[in-house]
Parts: sequence; structure tokens; C-alpha cells
Amino acid sequence: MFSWLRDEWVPWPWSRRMRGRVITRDELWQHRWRICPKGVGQNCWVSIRGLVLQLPAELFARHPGGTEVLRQATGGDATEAFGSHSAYARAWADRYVIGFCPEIYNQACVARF
Ligand code: HEM
Repeated sequence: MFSWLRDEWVPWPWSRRMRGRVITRDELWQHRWRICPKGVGQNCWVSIRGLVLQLPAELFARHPGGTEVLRQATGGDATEAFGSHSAYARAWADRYVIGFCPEIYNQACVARF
């Protein structure tokens, strides 16, 4: 799959599988931290390479980079911020994928090359 694409274009080359549904940029933005109805970690989403991740309370509690950076990233594209994360971090993040946002993918990956 995706063998004709450059590595940088592939949404999640290390992902075990693409899963979830297509999510719009607007819907992603609805899940930014400040309007999460139940507080931190209940329903916050972030996008990395177009994939949309739902960040659970467990991640906010245990993230080595702290909660503030995560909070600020919710509702939008964190491709660049996540870029230098380790394979361990990628495998960890992979558990939280709930869908894919083509708009963010096009902007964060394809449009850059
Ligand atoms: C989405 C799931 C995420 C997971 C599972 C995750 C996991 C981790 C892990 C394991 C580390 C330790 C260093 C490493 O192994 O790479 C780390 C460090 C860090 N993360 Fe994340 N991270 C996530 C998202 C983010 C986001 C969205 C941001 C910023 C917007 C961020 C910012 C940072 C920072 C600033 C550090 C500290 C780097 C350092 O030690 O110099 N992370 N993260």
C-alpha cells in the first residue's frame, strides 16, 4: 500500500492499520481542549499526518513533554511537533487513532513537497 508515495507523504507509515472514519477539519476543531465538555482527556483530538487521534486522560497524565503542549495542540495539526518523537512514542500514539482528515493531510504532508 502507498508504495508509490514518498515516505513523508504517507499518513502513518508505521501504523499497523488505517482505521476509523473520515473527519473534517471543523469536526477536529470542535474537539480542541477548551470546549471539551468533561475536561482534560475526555474528548480531545489532535491530527498527526492527517490521522486523527483521540487523546485519553492517561496520555495527559503520563506524557513526558507535559500536558500544556498537548492541550495547545488539540483541535489542530501537530504533525511538526510530533515529528521528532521516538518509535516508542509513535507506537504509543498509534493506539489512539480514530480516523483520518484529508484536509489536514493535504496541508501537512502533500502540499509541503
Ligand atoms: C499524540 C500522542 C503523543 C504521544 C504518545 C507522545 C509521547 C511522547 C513520548 C514517549 C515522549 C518522550 C520522548 C520520545 O520518546 O520521543 C514525548 C516527549 C515530548 N512530546 Fe510527546 N507525545 C504525543 C504527542 C505530542 C504532541 C501533540 C506534542 C506537541 C504538540 C508533544 C510534545 C512533546 C514534547 C515537547 C516532548 C519533550 C521532548 C523532549 O524530551 O525534549 N507530544 N512525547
